[in-house]
Amino acid sequence: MKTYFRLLSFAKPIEKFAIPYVIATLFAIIFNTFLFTLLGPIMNTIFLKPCDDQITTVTKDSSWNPMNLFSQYIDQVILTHDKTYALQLICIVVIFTVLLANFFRYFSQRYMEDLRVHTLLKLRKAVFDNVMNLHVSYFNNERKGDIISKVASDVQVVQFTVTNTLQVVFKEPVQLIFYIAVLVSISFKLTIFSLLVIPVSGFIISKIVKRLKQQSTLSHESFAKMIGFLDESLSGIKIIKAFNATFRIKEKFQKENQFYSNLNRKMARRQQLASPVSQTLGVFVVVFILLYGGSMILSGNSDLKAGEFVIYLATFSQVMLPIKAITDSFSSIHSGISAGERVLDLIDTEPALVNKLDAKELSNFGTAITLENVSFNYGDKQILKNISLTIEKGKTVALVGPSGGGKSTLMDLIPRFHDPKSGLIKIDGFDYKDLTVESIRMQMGTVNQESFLFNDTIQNNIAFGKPDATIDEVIAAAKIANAHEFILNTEESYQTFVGDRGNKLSGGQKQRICIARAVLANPPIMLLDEATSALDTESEKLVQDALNNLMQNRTSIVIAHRLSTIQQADLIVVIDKGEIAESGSHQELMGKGGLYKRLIEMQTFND
Ligand SMILES: Nc1ncnc2c1ncn2[C@@H]1O[C@H](COP(=O)(O)OP(=O)(O)OP(=O)(O)O)[C@@H](O)[C@H]1O
Repeated sequence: MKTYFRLLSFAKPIEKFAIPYVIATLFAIIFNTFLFTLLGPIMNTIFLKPCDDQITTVTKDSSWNPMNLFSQYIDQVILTHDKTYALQLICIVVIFTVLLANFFRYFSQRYMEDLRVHTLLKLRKAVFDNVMNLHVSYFNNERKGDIISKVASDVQVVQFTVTNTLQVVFKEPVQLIFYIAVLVSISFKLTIFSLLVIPVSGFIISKIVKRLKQQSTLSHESFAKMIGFLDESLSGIKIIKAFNATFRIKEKFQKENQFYSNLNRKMARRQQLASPVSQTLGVFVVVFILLYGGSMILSGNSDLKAGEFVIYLATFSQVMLPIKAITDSFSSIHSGISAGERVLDLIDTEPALVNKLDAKELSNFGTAITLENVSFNYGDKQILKNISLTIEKGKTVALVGPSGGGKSTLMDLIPRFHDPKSGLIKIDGFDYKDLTVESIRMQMGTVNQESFLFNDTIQNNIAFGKPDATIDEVIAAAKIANAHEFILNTEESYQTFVGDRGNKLSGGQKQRICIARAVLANPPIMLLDEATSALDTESEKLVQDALNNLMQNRTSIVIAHRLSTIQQADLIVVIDKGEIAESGSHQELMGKGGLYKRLIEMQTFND
């Protein structure tokens, strides 16, 4: 129930939709119920003989009952005019009632739809906003599918079931009360017996749907796994094909698909059982009413008249509709609540890294970034140990060392993607934790191995960090990044779409666009994760020149895979097993004859 109300709070301001909905629904119910009661006068007008005493004298009923009042009015009309005239009058009333009932029904559905769309809009926004605020380490492949399925599918399930139940909770009970009032006004005794069906079917159905919630949670999780797997398979399609692994991948997907389908089948069976059970019970009761009420009329020892009995049966057949709607929504709410819990779980996940309340803005980069005894863990595994390092303004610092030593992890600490486990990171003497993370990142630009591009035009990709840049600024940046020439040769020049993740461009082209993006943003500190080794010689030279242009007059921190490219660096830091093994200039380190020298020799030998 708590989850339900939390989800409902996304419908705020609910009264904007709820009040007109309630009014329209009430009128729709009133006219709808009235329509059934018109059956009585129709029956009497057509079937009773003119000499029937009911019509020769009009019995005055002082009750408020509109059904009786209308019947009396029709009797009056039959007396003063004739039956044909009365029938025509009833038909006009039927038409108007149907029109009004449908008019209000349409509006009630319209307001409910508005509420549904509004809730969905707010819920999706809340989920996506929070996902974007989460810390970088939250995201891994396993979670990606989960997040996608929560935003795409669970939110849909939630909004449907939540608003649907809301509709059912108000409309159907009120409609039920109106129908019951009509039934009671015709025969109290018969109604008491016949309505016993409600608690009985309620009990049976609650037994049937008991396990649904647990199954729904499993089903949402399984769907998330499938989405994650699909995403991974599409991203890695070339590798899958190259390794002839399509069969294995298909099998793996099919296994999850099978599990998901079986679970859904089981759930649907339960869910669908609820409705026929309540309907069958309802039919049993109708048969009972027919037998019991019918024999009372036939034996002549009942006040019940044939016309009233027909209204009674017609109305009772309608009673089953709200009951069915209530049971249906009762059996599907479990799926909605379990999807809701998953969505709320994502909304409630707190980012591990938030600005302090009194965090200051760093306006520019003045002197240096310093790391003091910094250690970092992934879970229990220590990755960096007691790193102390000063990166002075205007200098180029290169991080080198064996694979897995911790270079990328150290680089991730600089834009504060993670906080260290212990030790301090300072910029211009300010502790990172006393500054807003946005103002720290504002001073930095990144070019990394991944060369991530958005599925947009080349111009928009270059202008990503400065969306209001003019085309001339974009071109100037592209020129510095050695990208202008090849961009002009693409189909639509700067307006060419680069495809999903930039897959219409070559590796070197993607990198140069990323460099142009960093040039245009023009931050004082540049973080480079070089990947020139993946490129051919010509492309490598173009990218390397572009990087050199980018590093000019800036503070740069470079992860170098090609040691030949960083020999001019002001400081080379060798990182091995999470520690600084040695540091200094190229000459100093070569003179020491330590790990750096061995790495250089190994690379020269390989080359
Ligand atoms: N998200 C993560 N969760 C757990 N461990 C991680 C994660 N990322 C990296 N590691 C571990 O941290 C260690 C350092 O990795 P890192 O990527 O920083 O090394 P590197 O020096 O940059 O390596 P390379 O030169 O091969 O890119 C490795 O042992 C790696 O397994």
